[in-house]
Amino acid sequence: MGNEKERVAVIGAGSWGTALALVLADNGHPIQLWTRNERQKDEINDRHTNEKYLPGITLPDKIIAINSLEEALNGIETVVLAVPTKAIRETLREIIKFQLQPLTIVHVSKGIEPDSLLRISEMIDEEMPKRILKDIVVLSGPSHAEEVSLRHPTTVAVSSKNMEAAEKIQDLFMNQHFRVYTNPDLIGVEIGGALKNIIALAAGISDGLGFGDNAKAALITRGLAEISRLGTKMGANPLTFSGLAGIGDLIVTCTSVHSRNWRAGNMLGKGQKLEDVLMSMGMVVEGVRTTKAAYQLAQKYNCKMPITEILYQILFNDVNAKIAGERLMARLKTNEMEDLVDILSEQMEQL
Ligand SMILES: NC(=O)C1=CN([C@@H]2O[C@H](COP(=O)(O)OP(=O)(O)OC[C@H]3O[C@@H](n4cnc5c(N)ncnc54)[C@H](OP(=O)(O)O)[C@@H]3O)[C@@H](O)[C@H]2O)C=CC1
Ligand SMILES: O=C(CO)COP(=O)(O)O
Repeated sequence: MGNEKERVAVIGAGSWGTALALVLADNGHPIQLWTRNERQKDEINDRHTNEKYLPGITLPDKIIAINSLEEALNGIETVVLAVPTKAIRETLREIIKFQLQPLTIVHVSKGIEPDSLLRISEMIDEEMPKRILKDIVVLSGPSHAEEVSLRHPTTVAVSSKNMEAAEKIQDLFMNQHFRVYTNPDLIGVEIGGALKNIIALAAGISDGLGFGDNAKAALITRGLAEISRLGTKMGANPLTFSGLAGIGDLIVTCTSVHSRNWRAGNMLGKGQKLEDVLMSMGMVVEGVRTTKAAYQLAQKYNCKMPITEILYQILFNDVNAKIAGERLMARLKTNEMEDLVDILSEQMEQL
């Protein structure tokens, strides 16, 4: 009895929820995996596969799929929330209808809400009554579900306002294939994960236009500069952007064919329309909505974000991708170290 591992609920049986359920099941945890799709529930329970989201992967018996949210949360203290950013509020509004003990919510989504400009932990804080919210932990980093489910070596960071809770989640997920670091910078970890999707869309467009590795390296490097610039203004530690949730995730998303953001960008670069691209993906492309949020944040914080701004024009104002790229290159000359000065002066102000 004493050796029984904690049961964990994973809410959302898309690629990431299912891959993380698999990591936890490998660690011996019985998993209550909630899906709103009846057919998918049967497929996971009867055939131990999730063909739409993780084709070819056999899921451990410890993962039980459940359609009822109430049942999935029964007796649970730790909830992994793995739905797209857009679905976070409505999912939480369903969750709080039930009789629950105080929950630790581990959110694994990568986005910022347009208009409210809230990070996901702030949205959770807003939606969850204090009596049923113990802690919020974010888990983020370079981690494509497709590779995690093959048990390929992967590293991520966890953060929380309560670092004891982050350490507990580190222990919950950590194993020989999945290495988890703690990072006390909650804002930086959330911002890094959300904003890299914008740069990945741009990198995909660049590849779709037929540009090469020079352009990709430029986007990654200057993308990191603008992520760090905005993130620091929002209160993040700039060092986080040199870590897993920063450059780590930026590299993997800009260079991997697994990335939905890169793939969507690639189709846009080849001339397809945004709505057609999103229809054909069948999975969430977080970077589109986050571009809108980051564009608004750049205005709010008076922060230069040329890649984000040009991507916004491509996505929402129908500016041709090739012309947009030319505009990006033709901006006024500048000094590469300008960012460093901006970031350092921001840090001085925060001291
Ligand atoms: N895939 C990856 O490798 C990684 C993804 N992430 C992040 O994880 C989050 C989830 O992504 P991912 O799993 O890949 O996305 P997918 O598109 O693969 O799956 C989304 C899941 O959320 C469900 N869902 C969608 N809308 C709603 C809704 N309104 N209410 C309830 N459930 C809903 C879907 O259900 P249904 O099938 O019924 O539509 C599906 O189970 C994103 O923020 C992403 O950035 C982070 C790291 C890695
Ligand atoms: O965040 C991810 C990898 O770390 C997944 O990126 P995509 O959403 O672009 O597939």
